[in-house]
Amino acid sequence: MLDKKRKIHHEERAVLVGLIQKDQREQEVMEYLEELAFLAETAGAVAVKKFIQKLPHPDSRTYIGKGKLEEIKKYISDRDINVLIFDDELNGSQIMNIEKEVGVKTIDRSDLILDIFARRAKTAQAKAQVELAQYQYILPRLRGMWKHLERLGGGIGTRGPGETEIETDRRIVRDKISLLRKRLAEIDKQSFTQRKDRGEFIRVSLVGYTNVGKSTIMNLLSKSEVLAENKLFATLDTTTRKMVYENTPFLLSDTVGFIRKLPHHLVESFKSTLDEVREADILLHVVDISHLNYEDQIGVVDKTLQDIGAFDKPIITVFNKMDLYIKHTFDEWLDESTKEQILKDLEARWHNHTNGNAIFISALERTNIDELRRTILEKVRELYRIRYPYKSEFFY
Ligand SMILES: Nc1nc2c(ncn2[C@@H]2O[C@H](COP(=O)(O)OP(=O)(O)OP(=O)(O)O)[C@@H](O)[C@H]2O)c(=O)[nH]1
Ligand SMILES: [Mg+2]
Repeated sequence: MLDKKRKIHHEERAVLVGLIQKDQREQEVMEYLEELAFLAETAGAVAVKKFIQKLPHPDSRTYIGKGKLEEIKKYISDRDINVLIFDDELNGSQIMNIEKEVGVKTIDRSDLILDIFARRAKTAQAKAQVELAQYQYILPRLRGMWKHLERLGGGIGTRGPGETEIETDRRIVRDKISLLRKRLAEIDKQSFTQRKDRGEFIRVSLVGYTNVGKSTIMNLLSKSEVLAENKLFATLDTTTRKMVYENTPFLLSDTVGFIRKLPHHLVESFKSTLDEVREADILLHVVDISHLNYEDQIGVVDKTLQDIGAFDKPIITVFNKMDLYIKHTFDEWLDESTKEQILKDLEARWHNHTNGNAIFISALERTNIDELRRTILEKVRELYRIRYPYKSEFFY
């Protein structure tokens, strides 16, 4: 299919490009590019250089300005670079114009995320969801891609596609989209029935930015073996386990991580995966407190929860990776009482911010896990009491 060339291949050397637009700080864009580098790495590429340009608005033809594009072209010309990755979504003609100018495969952040999701999708549902998002992404870009192919094969005897060919392709893609939608609706029906069968149990979902430690916590709490690794989007499918704490049963789910600038087609096609979050009774919002931008990440997660209509639930914020945070923050020479004070201030600030629903743990070193268990149990029992006031003796 047309999107074959839009993949990252192993060990490809990538140049990253970001734009500082009006109202943006350079620091902020640098951080986005750091994350883009991590995404590229997760897809198997190596980011060798970052380019940044300040422009009030993206250039409609080439996204970045002519001069910057020249600079990139010059950099690439005497090096072995295979791909240019832009931090923002490009349209079909921008991709085409840039590739024509620079002569190197050009993709954007959405491409990259879709590529990672496609590799990681294991179940039929995840695969269909990713494929749907890919086709939706391609549809408005078909013309540009055709033009591109035309140029690549532009020898004698090859004629560019006429409107009919583009139309045919559009129809094929549209048919694929409606087929995938139908398939997903079928799967959805099944999983809805499965979820209904779970009865009256209170449902707890682990949510959070990607790579914060959700699956690690899931494994720790439920003794299951969900894949946890230092890559973005290790988890694409939800896993649910029945738990019993001190005779109180509940369901615990691990879910797909969020990220900033998630392609909206992807969010849309993953809606049913996100149903797990939407139908949960309690959310455990896991935060990687060792991450430089953890506060921004909290903002992205809150916004995503609002977008999918899941922000009105009881939320326990779990600040994870305290071990790393301490390692990064504390100098050797710092005395114990100062360290304690810094930690106390941090905890007080977040307790304040979350109405006392904050907890600080290290899943790796298993610190404060008992408190986490206790907090979950309390919240679960509280909800049982509210929901089934006459049956509460069954639950504790
Ligand atoms: N230092 C430290 N590392 C941790 C801790 N918890 C998890 N990690 C590491 O963080 C990485 C990501 O963990 P995961 O559990 O896969 O994170 P996730 O939130 O499920 O990520 P996605 O499924 O990709 O969204 C892994 O390398 C874990 O070993 C912790 O408390 N301290
Ligand atoms: Mg995970």
